Amino acid sequence: MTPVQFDTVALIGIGLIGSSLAREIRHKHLAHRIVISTRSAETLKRAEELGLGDMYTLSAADAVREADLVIVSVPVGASGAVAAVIAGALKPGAIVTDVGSTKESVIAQMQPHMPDHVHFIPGHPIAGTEYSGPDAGFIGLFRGRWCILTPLAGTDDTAKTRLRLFWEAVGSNVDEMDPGHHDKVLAIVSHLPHIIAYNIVGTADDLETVTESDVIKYSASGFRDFTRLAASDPTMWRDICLHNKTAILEMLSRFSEDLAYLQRAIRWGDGEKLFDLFTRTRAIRRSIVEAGQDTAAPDFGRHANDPVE
Ligand SMILES: NC(=O)C1=CN([C@@H]2O[C@H](COP(=O)(O)OP(=O)(O)OC[C@H]3O[C@@H](n4cnc5c(N)ncnc54)[C@H](O)[C@@H]3O)[C@@H](O)[C@H]2O)C=CC1
Ligand SMILES: O=C(O)C(=O)Cc1ccc(O)cc1
Repeated sequence: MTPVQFDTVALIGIGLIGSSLAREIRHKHLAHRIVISTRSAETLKRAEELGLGDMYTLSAADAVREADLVIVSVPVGASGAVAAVIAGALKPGAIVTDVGSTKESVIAQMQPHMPDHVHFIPGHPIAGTEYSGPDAGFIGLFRGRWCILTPLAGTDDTAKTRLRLFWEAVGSNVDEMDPGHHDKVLAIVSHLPHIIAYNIVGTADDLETVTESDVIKYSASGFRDFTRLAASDPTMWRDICLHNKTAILEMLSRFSEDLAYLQRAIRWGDGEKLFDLFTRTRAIRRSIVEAGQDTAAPDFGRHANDPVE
């Protein structure tokens, strides 16, 4: 059994990620006490019904008062507001981290509020699904997935090691990265695919010559894969687009150029160009499968509370 690592963990935000962490912390006995706080009374009530924590409060400041680990799991656009509210209540020596999908913006929003007596270490688990809310979380979400930490210069090594061990205890492999590099990498591997999915599903929906029933009836697995991504939480993805604007626009402009190249090859019947590209991309998929990274959202049919062994 993994030893208890923290006395009190405060989870601010209890959606897919926060509630998966709550379930893991309980399952792996990583803390003596889990305190849960979120913005809406309804979500907090649901977290209590699910038995995700030991204490529940609408006040994020009250939630963090005794905590030696604080994990902020809210849409990235809300990070600054949460940091401002908890700042004055943080316990000396506490580790404050987040799980946000963008890092430069979260750091810019949170760091100015962080008192000198805490260790602020931003993080991002590369694990998720298209579902959201406290019912969506499950044990096993982070297993075999990467968690990227983007520590600031001068971060205390002991605090960093404690956070790394925490993520390893929930099954993740941990890497460290510069926040700017993180945002560029994630723009291409995560943010663009979602934006493309939102776009293609929107285009299909707009087509006047194809009715909605045709789209549903004949949707082949390729289109279905896009609809899964396009079902992701609108607030979360609006915030990611607004908060990783530069990197996303840079990748989108590269993407548009490459799409124009593909369009041109199709127009001029250049089969060789098409074949070469499709051969190159197939090799990438095969190396991802070989590396065991092909199950981004494992088994969606699973019930939220079913333990995964
Ligand atoms: N869903 C996914 O696949 C992944 C999400 N992330 C990141 O994790 C964070 C949380 O995402 P999810 O858990 O999926 O979202 P979610 O929508 O399931 O949950 C968000 C939670 O934050 C709460 N919240 C919103 N605004 C708040 C505020 N101002 N103060 C306090 N609580 C507030 C909501 O009530 C809810 O409990 C986001 O930053 C997202 O970018 C990271 C990896 C994967
Ligand atoms: O559902 C999927 O396929 C995902 O890609 C989940 C996801 C969404 C956002 C992240 O920052 C990390 C992972």
